[in-house]
Amino acid sequence: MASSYVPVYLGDEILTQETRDLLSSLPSEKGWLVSQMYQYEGSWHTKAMLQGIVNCQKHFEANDSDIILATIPKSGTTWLKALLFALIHRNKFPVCGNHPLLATNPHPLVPYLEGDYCVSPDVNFFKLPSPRLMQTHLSHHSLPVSIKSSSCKIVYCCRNPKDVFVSLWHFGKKLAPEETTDYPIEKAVEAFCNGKFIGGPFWDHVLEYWYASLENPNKVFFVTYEGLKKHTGDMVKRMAEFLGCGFTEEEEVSKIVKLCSFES
Ligand SMILES: Nc1ncnc2c1ncn2[C@@H]1O[C@H](COP(=O)(O)OS(=O)(=O)O)[C@@H](OP(=O)(O)O)[C@H]1O
Repeated sequence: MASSYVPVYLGDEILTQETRDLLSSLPSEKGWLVSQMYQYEGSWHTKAMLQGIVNCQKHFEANDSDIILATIPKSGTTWLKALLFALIHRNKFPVCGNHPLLATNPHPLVPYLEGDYCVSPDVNFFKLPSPRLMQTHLSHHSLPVSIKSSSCKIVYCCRNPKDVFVSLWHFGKKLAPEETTDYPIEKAVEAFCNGKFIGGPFWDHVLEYWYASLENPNKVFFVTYEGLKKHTGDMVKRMAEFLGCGFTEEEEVSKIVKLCSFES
């Protein structure tokens, strides 16, 4: 199943001794969709994700030209991956019949920072076409230092939490049926509202990026899934301007919107 949610289920064998020691010091709870989750820097994660986060915080070095897509799971990650990939590489990959997005799911085209770091600290992002586009579900305060200190740009997408919950609920039932059987929807809503789900709490995640975008609008672009749905072309143009690759022709925008639509 293509999703940025998949690495959360990797097994204990990937854990270093350092991460095992860290885990033993963290608050932990039985989670919704996962058997056990751990609270690290205020957010809830599985053991595997924690390994990825620790590696990523230690080893990832951002370039000034990097673009980071940040979301809470189920907020439009896949769609934004496609739109941003098509947008920033439109000179290299003009929209036509052999565009990479017509043959490949957006997830492998845009690496998942802490997800890729789950299995090894030696992730090689240098093979990516420039500018490098990467995705994260990390909270703003948990981002690797170089993302905040460099001139790289962050695009954050927020979605109505009711829809995030419903999306996660249906997805979870398919991905982890054995973890959800003893979890009635009422209990899951309660866990979600209390911030106790992988990547949560919801509002802390959204508000940190919202305030960062107000503080530094040249660094963080804040978009909503609903705004993107309603005014896709306009929002794509605004993202292009923010990323320093503004459009000259109307035609190109609608081609990209169509390429990244469900229909395509
Ligand atoms: N192209 C396009 N256009 C509009 N909407 C899209 C698109 N691709 C994915 N989606 C919807 O995004 C929801 C999944 O969210 P994510 O991509 O963030 O999921 S994940 O975190 O990567 O697992 C999920 O929402 P729900 O349908 O409500 O579950 C997808 O339908």
